[in-house]
Amino acid sequence: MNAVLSAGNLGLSYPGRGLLKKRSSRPALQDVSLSIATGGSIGLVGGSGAGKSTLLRILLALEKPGAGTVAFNNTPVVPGPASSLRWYRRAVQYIPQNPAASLNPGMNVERLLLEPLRQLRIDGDHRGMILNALQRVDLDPRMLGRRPWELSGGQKQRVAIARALVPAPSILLADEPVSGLDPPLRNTVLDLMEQLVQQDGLGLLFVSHDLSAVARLCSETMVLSGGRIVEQGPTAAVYANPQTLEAKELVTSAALIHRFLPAPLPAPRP
Ligand SMILES: Nc1ncnc2c1ncn2[C@@H]1O[C@H](COP(=O)(O)OP(=O)(O)OP(=O)(O)O)[C@@H](O)[C@H]1O
Repeated sequence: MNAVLSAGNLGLSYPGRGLLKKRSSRPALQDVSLSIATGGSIGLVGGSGAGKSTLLRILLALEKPGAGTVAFNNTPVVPGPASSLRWYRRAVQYIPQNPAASLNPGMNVERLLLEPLRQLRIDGDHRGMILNALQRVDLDPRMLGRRPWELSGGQKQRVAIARALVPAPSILLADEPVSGLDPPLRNTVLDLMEQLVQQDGLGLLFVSHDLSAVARLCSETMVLSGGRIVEQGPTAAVYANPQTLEAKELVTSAALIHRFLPAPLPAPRP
């Protein structure tokens, strides 16, 4: 089924501190609108303090916007008690930065994957749902009895992504999921996400400083600066011909980083 997560004219100002509280309050987000549909992928890029995390918190219904609305399939999404948001958490899942680090070391893989089903009160064949999520991230069911420390880095990342997939969401919100990962792990996560969008038809909002990851995964890119969307469009067009200073700076710094990265080693001879 097609699903759409949409945000309209979002705004939020955090209160300032001290005596000049009111005067020093600064907008973290202004007039931000976006729409993420199943099968689509949007990269959200922006420098530090641009408002990316604030936007994600609002989209996850963890923070109430000062202005604007969030809706899923036209149903308003409003922060509130966990019980009022279960329907939304089933549909829209979150992949945090370094997802493997968020795995509870006291739980084995089966328990880790069962937890979201219990918390979201999802009935049915839990074992089947868990096996299906494992299969989607290409993990062997023999891993179910293992705890996080008995897994490789790549397997942990896969479990963490399977945990987001087990409630069968239609949209994923990912917050810098590849930052700080070494190149093989980064590729593992990017391959998986690519497959989830292109083969499984999930919708993806991919927040990242890593423009090459965004170029690989996202058909559309939005540039956030000072809480506003200053540029948006097909990723290739934004990268090839950035129109704003902010987008130009991001593209130039990404190009510089890539120029200084060592060239990949040649493949070993068979
Ligand atoms: N809880 C808060 N209280 C006050 N100001 C905040 C709070 N959270 C964020 N801000 C401010 O809001 C603005 C946007 O912050 P946000 O964390 O959304 O940016 P970001 O793009 O995610 O940055 P980064 O890439 O560094 O994580 C910044 O100016 C930040 O200082």
